[in-house]
Amino acid sequence: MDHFDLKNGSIHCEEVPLELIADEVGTPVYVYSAATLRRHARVLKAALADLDNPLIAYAVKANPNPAVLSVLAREGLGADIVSIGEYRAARAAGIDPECILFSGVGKTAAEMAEAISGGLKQFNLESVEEAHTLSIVARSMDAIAPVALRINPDVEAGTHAKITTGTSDNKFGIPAADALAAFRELRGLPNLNVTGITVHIGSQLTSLAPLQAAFERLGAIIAELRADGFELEIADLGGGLGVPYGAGQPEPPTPEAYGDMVKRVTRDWNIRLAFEPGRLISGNAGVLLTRVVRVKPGETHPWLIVDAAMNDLMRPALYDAYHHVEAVHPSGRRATAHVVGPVCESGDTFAMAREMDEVAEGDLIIFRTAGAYGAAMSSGYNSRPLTPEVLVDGDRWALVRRRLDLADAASLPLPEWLRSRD
Ligand SMILES: Cc1ncc(COP(=O)(O)O)c(C=O)c1O
Ligand SMILES: N[C@@H](CCCC[NH3+])C(=O)O
Repeated sequence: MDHFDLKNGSIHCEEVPLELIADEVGTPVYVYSAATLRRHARVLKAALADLDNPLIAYAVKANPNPAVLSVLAREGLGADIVSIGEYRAARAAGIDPECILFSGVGKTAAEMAEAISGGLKQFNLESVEEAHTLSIVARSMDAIAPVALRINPDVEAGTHAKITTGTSDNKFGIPAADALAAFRELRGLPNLNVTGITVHIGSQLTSLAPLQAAFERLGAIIAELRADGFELEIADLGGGLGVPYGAGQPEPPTPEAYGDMVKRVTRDWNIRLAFEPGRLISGNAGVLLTRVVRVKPGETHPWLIVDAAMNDLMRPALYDAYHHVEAVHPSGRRATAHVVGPVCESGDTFAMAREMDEVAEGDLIIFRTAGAYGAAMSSGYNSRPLTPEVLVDGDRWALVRRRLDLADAASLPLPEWLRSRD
């Protein structure tokens, strides 16, 4: 249940009619359900409940909206972050630094220093070279940095190539065969405390088999490291579990099935487990609400031109991703249309030849499952403002990020030499 349901003939988010939000905030606008965020956090916590003190670190990159982070912080979730901006957002939302994992292949020395002084659970390192930099930074601060090393298990995740992260063609982690040598090198570096190991093979995974293969590989490496004297405290199993995007799309395994598989595979590991779910928590907690600007006749089907575009929701243009389309006031009639935005690229296409609710100029529609990697990936392309965001909680709602015109926000007065014409 995602709390975006038909009530009295129109789609509501929890108790609030989407039409009301469109009228007051304008479109396009992202709308998030606090109840759905809480429900997803609780379902995952329940699926992992038999584990000993699991750390669930929400992948902030999926949706870093401060209101979303605040709801999740209150559910007791930690944060998996990949930049100092995400670190600050997580801390500002009240997330305990002891529940923050710092991932990413390109952490800078400045980012490392700020995270060390602010506090965190561990750095998830992606290379031995990165460990050398962190060691120098920690030493200069007279601090000890807790670190885990990310293993690349070379497992095909069966998802879109651009969001696969665990094969030897990807930039992430170190090859499994090099793990022991890499851990030994880390052990020799000053001011690092080697506490963990991590793996993450990709996003929107719809089968458990590649995850299980990756975890089994990790288990073998943990045994090898322990035999070599490493005392590991944390095995971080990453994120990646897919969500249902709707009709005809592959159905992902349930969190319960995922939890059962994890418990089976890690039964004898005797280690604290961490998880980095992003999409699973926020994906189906949000929709993109947009209005039909114009209906233009087409050769095969009409072009439905909406006021959202690829800059607001990039996933269809970038990954050919499917987002379910629905009218906010469905008439009951169905039609087939191409749904596109106003941006000057043919890639600005949300759906081709989609059978959907029949709509006309001025009508509101939603793209579902837009709560993860929607607003987070938006841009100001075509001098379009960044999309506003609204959080609904029961019958209350609030604008939690205003529409932002990047041209206004970032522009500076022209330099004198450019103003004088000759
Ligand atoms: C290191 C890491 N952890 C967690 C995630 C979150 O992934 P997802 O949103 O698929 O759960 C990602 C993104 O793929 C990631 O790169
Ligand atoms: N941005 C991707 C997911 C990437 C996950 C980050 N490693 C998407 O929209 O599906």
